[in-house]
Amino acid sequence: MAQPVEISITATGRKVTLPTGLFINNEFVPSVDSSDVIQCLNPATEEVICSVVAGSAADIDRAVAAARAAYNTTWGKNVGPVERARLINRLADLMERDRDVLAELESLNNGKPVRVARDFDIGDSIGCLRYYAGWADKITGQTIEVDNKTKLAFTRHDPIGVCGQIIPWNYPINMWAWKVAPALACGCTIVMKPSELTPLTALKLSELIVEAGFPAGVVNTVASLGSVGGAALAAHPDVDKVAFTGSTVTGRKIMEAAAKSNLKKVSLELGGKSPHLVFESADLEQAANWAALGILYNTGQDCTAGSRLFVQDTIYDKFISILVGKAKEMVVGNGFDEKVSGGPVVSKVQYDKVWSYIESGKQEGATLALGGQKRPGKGFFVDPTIFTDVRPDMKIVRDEIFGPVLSVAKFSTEEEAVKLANDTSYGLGAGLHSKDADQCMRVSSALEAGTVWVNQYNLLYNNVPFGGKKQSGIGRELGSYALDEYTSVKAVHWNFGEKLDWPF
Ligand SMILES: NC(=O)C1=CN([C@@H]2O[C@H](COP(=O)(O)OP(=O)(O)OC[C@H]3O[C@@H](n4cnc5c(N)ncnc54)[C@H](O)[C@@H]3O)[C@@H](O)[C@H]2O)C=CC1
Ligand code: BAL
Repeated sequence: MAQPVEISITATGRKVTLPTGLFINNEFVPSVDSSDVIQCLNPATEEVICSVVAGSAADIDRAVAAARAAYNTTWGKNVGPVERARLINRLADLMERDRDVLAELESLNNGKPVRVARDFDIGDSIGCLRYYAGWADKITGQTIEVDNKTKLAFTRHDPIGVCGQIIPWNYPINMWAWKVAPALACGCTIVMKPSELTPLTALKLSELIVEAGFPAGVVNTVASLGSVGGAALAAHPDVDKVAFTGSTVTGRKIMEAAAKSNLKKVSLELGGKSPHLVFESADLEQAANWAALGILYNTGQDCTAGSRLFVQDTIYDKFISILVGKAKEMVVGNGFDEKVSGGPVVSKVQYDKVWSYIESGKQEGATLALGGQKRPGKGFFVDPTIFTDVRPDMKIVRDEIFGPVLSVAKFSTEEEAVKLANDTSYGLGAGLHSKDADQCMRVSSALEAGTVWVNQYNLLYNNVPFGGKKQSGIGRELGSYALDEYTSVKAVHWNFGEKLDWPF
């Protein structure tokens, strides 16, 4: 195992050669001590696409050693910022060249529409690489005057070192770019662990790492189970930082492993149960478009999914009727059909989880305004589902479902809306719609979230920071803020004149 396989993409007739090994030191290799494989499925058809090598803890050791050697000999110490920028830009160019094939592979393995993968996920990822390529030679410290005649101090923002990066399955390419781009710009080396559900595009991107000309060991990719490779990375004594996107449960385990091993730096981008508020002055058509996008984009498998909608009582019935109409227009199906805007959920496990929440919503007495019926046939499809008149104690209101399932409740005053919105252990995203600018300002400051969207929802930009409060995470990705996650500040104190009297 570790030989490339040829995949035929039936819908487009394209044949893609895919590496299946572990990518260490710029080569695809078998595991050192395991014959385990990861079987990759197409969630739209439930067919097996191919199998790839499942890395072991020993393989993580080998990848970390490669990343450490590259950090000490090339990337971290001897490759200057201008060259780092050139190579990151070259990688972006190669992604641009291979955009169609990457989009098709992403859709095959994750289920999302090819169109969405190509135009949004990959477009944003190319932008992310270019954005951080621009930062590579602009990472500067400060000069701090201590005593103007004899002493000064300056700071250096050194690369933090070897980074373990553990990414999820909902945006495989995009989360890869969010992690890899700032780390490379700062001079860090990487061991990437893609989700075991969607490793294919991370392996394909590894080929581009070689083609772009990165020195061996700068980026290593180990497909592996979370409980094996992910846990090994989080606990590794020679990893300086771990960056993670995924569930809050796993985020806790990662933090614990970091604390119990070498106290490595940790950044966590975790779950959410994001509130979305619609006030009576809002443009109702627009608010309904954004609310539908907020819960249905990526089939609701989005950490910022606007899964709790609160609507002012004076417009409640009218708004629900507009929203249900919008959600009905969503075309759900196989992502290779260009008309489709919602694919299946990623796996049988996720499908069963989402359906168990839909059943619990019915049992707990929420009103089903849309969806709630299983489709016959193959594929992990869940149609848009809207529950109205929900209560704050219901499981569908409290838990992250990660599917196209919306809970809607009404409020009468602004104060009540904010209280309902903040009644969650999460704090990732929040949205509000209102034409009253004072209200927008008041409510956006009162909402406990790392991102608040006003009169829009779910749009992210590479130059704007992203991350969570409360149990939605620690640290920030994107923007200049992400550079702090991959650098370590060193203060250098410089004496050019003070004599020390002895004894002092
Ligand atoms: N914030 C987000 O973007 C995401 C949230 N989720 C939430 O998590 C739920 C469960 O999905 P999962 O795929 O099971 O999420 P997960 O958090 O377990 O998986 C995310 C990544 O963590 C790795 N991982 C798993 N266990 C690990 C461990 N002990 N140590 C280190 N790494 C580990 C996985 O292999 C994967 O690469 C979803 O239903 C959703 O609610 C899932 C994916 C992304
Ligand atoms: N939409 C931002 C990244 C995430 O869902 O994980």
